[in-house]
Amino acid sequence: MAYGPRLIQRDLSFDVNRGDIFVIMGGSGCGKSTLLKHMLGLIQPAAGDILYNGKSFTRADPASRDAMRRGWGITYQSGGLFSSMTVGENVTLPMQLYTRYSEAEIRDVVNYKLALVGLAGYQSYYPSEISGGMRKRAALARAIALDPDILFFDEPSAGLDPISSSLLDELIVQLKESIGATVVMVTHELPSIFSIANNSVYLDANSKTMIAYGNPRELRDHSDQPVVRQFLAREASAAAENAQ
Ligand SMILES: Nc1ncnc2c1ncn2[C@@H]1O[C@H](COP(=O)(O)OP(=O)(O)OP(=O)(O)O)[C@@H](O)[C@H]1O
Repeated sequence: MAYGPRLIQRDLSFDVNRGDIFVIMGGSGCGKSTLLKHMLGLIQPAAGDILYNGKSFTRADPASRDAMRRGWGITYQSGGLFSSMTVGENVTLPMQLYTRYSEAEIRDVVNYKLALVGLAGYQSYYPSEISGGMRKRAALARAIALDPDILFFDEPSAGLDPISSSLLDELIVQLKESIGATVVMVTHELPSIFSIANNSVYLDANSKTMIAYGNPRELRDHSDQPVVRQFLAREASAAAENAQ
């Protein structure tokens, strides 16, 4: 991955398995968001390929790329709701764009998805009229509108207090189970990493490559890379400090 001549990461090779909650980890500026953007096809890799279900995404023609994208739900750090539209209209949008559902069908799906994220009855509110945590959940309802196979998140709990953030984590797990999706997320939040992720990759800014790959709990205890163990042990040391 590179921006012009500037190399960000090289020699990345990992699999995300169906049903994983997969976390992209690493220190600030190592290239986590850049990796997510590559996986979403927003940036082309300088070299190499990204495969979905064994098929090249990077080299696919535009129509095949669009078809692959249909199966994805994406939520960005800011939530990315359209502020001039109500919550209900935001969730309606992907169905208007990509399906031939009738108005009544769309209304049913909107009600159902909002109920799944705990926002039943908030259809007619504007994003500015609800809390930050609710906006994230509304964005999640929009991301799952088309029953995606893969849900991508960039820092889902950024800007939330710890309780809202852990509720969002629980919601991600519940949704993943109810719609059977695979989850790929960038996060700094250790509670999220340990409570919900079963697989991960750690990008290192110094060596500009991945230095760990696997279950984060196992990496915390057994990684042969001290920097990875330290990164993942931060939570334990913060908890010990709080207890003093
Ligand atoms: N559009 C861009 N053009 C040039 N360089 C960029 C661009 N976007 C990001 N970078 C650089 O690439 C590197 C990786 O950025 P990226 O945002 O992917 O890191 P990150 O790990 O997600 O960081 P953080 O955890 O701080 O959000 C940084 O040094 C950043 O300055």
